[in-house]
Amino acid sequence: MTDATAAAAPTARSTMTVSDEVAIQISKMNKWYGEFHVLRDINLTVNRGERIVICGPSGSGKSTLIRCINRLEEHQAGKIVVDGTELTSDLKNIDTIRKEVGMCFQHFNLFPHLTILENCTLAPIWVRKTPRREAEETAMHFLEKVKIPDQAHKYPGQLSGGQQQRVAIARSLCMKPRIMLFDEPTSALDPEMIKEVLDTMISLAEEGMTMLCVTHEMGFARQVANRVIFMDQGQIVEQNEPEEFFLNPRSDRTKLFLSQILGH
Ligand SMILES: Nc1ncnc2c1ncn2[C@@H]1O[C@H](COP(=O)(O)OP(=O)(O)OP(=O)(O)O)[C@@H](O)[C@H]1O
Repeated sequence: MTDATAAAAPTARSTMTVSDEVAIQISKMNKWYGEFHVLRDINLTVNRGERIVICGPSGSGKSTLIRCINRLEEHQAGKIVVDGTELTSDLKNIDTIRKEVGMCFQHFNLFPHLTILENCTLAPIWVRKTPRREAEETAMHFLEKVKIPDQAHKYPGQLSGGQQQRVAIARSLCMKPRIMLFDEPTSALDPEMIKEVLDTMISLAEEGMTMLCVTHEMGFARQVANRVIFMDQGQIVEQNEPEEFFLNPRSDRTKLFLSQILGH
């Protein structure tokens, strides 16, 4: 466990609930990049309010899986249903999916020439047709939530990496998603900034947000996740509650991975 996550939220897990309602259902999903079979028979059900951490070696397909869920990548076989809406190759339901699912990447992808407030209001105003004043009020609400309302009129280049990542999270929240996907949100940050981003994610989890996080922050997984998934070579090899996952990994591949990242 990193120091950052150890200090983050000792009681976070106990305050969160998971419902029986299904948020994401993936069945027999396969994806190829050309000849390369990158995702193999993925089956995964995510209930509303679940917080899932996906880990695994580099190149195992974690990002690709996350990106298939909000249709940044297309799967070629099987089924992905998000909030009852199936992802289809004709992109018919893409607006619904994008409305339901927010995403936060390793690199913050903020527009450098727009202020923080403008970054947060751009999509609500132009995609959702939200009146500007309402979009700005919503943006300020979420900037307060990520604890940087005082930075609203600055430009991304004037903020630290940790602050920029919190803006990226606030920007996603402005679209009022019901599910948040995180793809290594802390891996581009200096160690002292990791905790502030993890704290933001923890507070989202405490409010019941359904979350899928690709992360190497195993401390975060232990404290916040209610399920940890281990992927290798395009497959879900093992999944379990964090305690069981870390104490009693079943497959040799999981054991090897954990010994490499936890150093025992
Ligand atoms: N657009 C692409 N075209 C071809 N191959 C790709 C593409 N994107 C990813 N890959 C390959 O697919 C495999 C899985 O990549 P992916 O980024 O999903 O892995 P990952 O588990 O997230 O890795 P990391 O932890 O290093 O980010 C890798 O072998 C990668 O080289």
